[in-house]
Amino acid sequence: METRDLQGWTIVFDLDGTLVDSAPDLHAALNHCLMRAGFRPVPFELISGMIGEGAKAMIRKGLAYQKVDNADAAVDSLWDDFLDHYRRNICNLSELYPGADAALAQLADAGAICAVCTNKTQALSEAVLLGLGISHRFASIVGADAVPSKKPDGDHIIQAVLRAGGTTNCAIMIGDSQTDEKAARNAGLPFVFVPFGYGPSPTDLSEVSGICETYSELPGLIRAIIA
Ligand SMILES: O=C(O)COP(=O)(O)O
Ligand SMILES: [Mg+2]
Repeated sequence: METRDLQGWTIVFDLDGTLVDSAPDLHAALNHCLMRAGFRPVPFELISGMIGEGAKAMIRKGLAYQKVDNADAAVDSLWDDFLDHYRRNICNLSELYPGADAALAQLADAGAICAVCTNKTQALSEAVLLGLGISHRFASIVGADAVPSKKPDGDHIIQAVLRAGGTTNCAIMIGDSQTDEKAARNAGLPFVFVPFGYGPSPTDLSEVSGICETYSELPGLIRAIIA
């Protein structure tokens, strides 16, 4: 029989590179707006290093790659083209990481509340999760523009926990990057690193609370952390 041993716990997930392999669609939208503005496309192998601080930061990095002066001003001129393409193609190639949906179902069966804390915008986050059929799994989805200060600010994660109805002394953050690790530390939460995402990896892996190589390990890893 199922036990509800995770009752009262809130599990907060990063989105890009943690729940969803969104790099192919982000890459297509980035190159669409770059090329429409007369710039060169960015090779796919560079895109993972450009994701994690929000789409504007990704566009800025795509411009810096080709040594554009005054990249900040150029980002704003590319933004509408990026949004238009990304919104229309948001789940073309993006996929949940293997086992993510089953792990979310198991966590819910065990009584945990799940939440999303992402540096994507609110509207794009909701669209991706809806498109992939998992938005109902989350009691809160908190995008970068839904808080005064995004990750690595710890308050972004705290807001995701509180808006999900949880408490920060019974919460864990799952993420793929140093931004997530720092945000978890700033919020005072244990951090589980997923190495299959975009990184960059925490500089000292011995300091993270857990490493989740594949989603089938996650419920057990969480139980070990809170035991
Ligand atoms: O889209 C991004 O750059 C960031 O997204 P993440 O915080 O979900 O990793
Ligand atoms: Mg991420």
